[in-house]
Amino acid sequence: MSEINNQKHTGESIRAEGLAMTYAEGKLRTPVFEGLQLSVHSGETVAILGASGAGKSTLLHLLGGLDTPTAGEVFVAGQQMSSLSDAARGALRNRALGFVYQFHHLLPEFTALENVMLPVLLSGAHVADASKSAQALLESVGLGHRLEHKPGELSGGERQRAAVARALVNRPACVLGDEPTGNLDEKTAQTVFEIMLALNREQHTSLVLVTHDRRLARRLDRVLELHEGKLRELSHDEV
Ligand SMILES: Nc1ncnc2c1ncn2[C@@H]1O[C@H](COP(=O)(O)OP(=O)(O)OP(=O)(O)O)[C@@H](O)[C@H]1O
Repeated sequence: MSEINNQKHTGESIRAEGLAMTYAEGKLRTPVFEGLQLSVHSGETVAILGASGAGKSTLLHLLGGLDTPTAGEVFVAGQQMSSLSDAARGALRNRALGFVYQFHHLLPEFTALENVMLPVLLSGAHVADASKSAQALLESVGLGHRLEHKPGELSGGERQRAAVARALVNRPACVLGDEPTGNLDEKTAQTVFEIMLALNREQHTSLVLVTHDRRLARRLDRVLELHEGKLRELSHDEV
């Protein structure tokens, strides 16, 4: 952890510089984008739009340190991802980032409470403290009465709300969302989206949200569009 603590925090939750990605498998090369610049400030919310296959998920994976760029650098809470060991990068991801996907990815054998406790336990907290934080977060997403339910015993919207609680329980610098409401009916999607926005505001957490939903995108501070390998800022009127 000292590797992490010795670095200075810049006030940006995420920054990407000259980011490029080309998938290469055997002789097959798939260039997705190059030269991307992105800076997300603390508490800022950013939507990423783009056609299917434009590279939105790829970009999110790189920002989250889940994949390595072909070129360029990603900084999370001021830390240069590529300069960290695998263990330090994992610790930084757990502490500084929260992930919410289209499908909840909750562990099926664990209760909602246990699922949300896991990131806190991984950060080295005691069980009692992890339980307290997880319970508070689950209450704030309206699941205080579902703590002991396993994912299979929750509705789709409840599962996504538990996933949102899990993403925010360590008070990360930034939440990365890949179509987190894409699998829900419109009303439930709206509820989950409002909860995410409210929690982000309350915790002053940044949000980078990949979405196809222009109406949701318009609600965020900035809207970027990934098109033909470049990231372009759209005005809210254009969205
Ligand atoms: N592991 C991989 N190997 C090779 N090519 C890949 C790989 N993953 C993604 N691609 C290609 O990279 C491009 C970008 O994919 P990505 O999943 O990032 O797009 P996306 O904008 O998120 O699309 P969607 O909106 O459909 O989810 C696509 O053309 C895809 O086929």
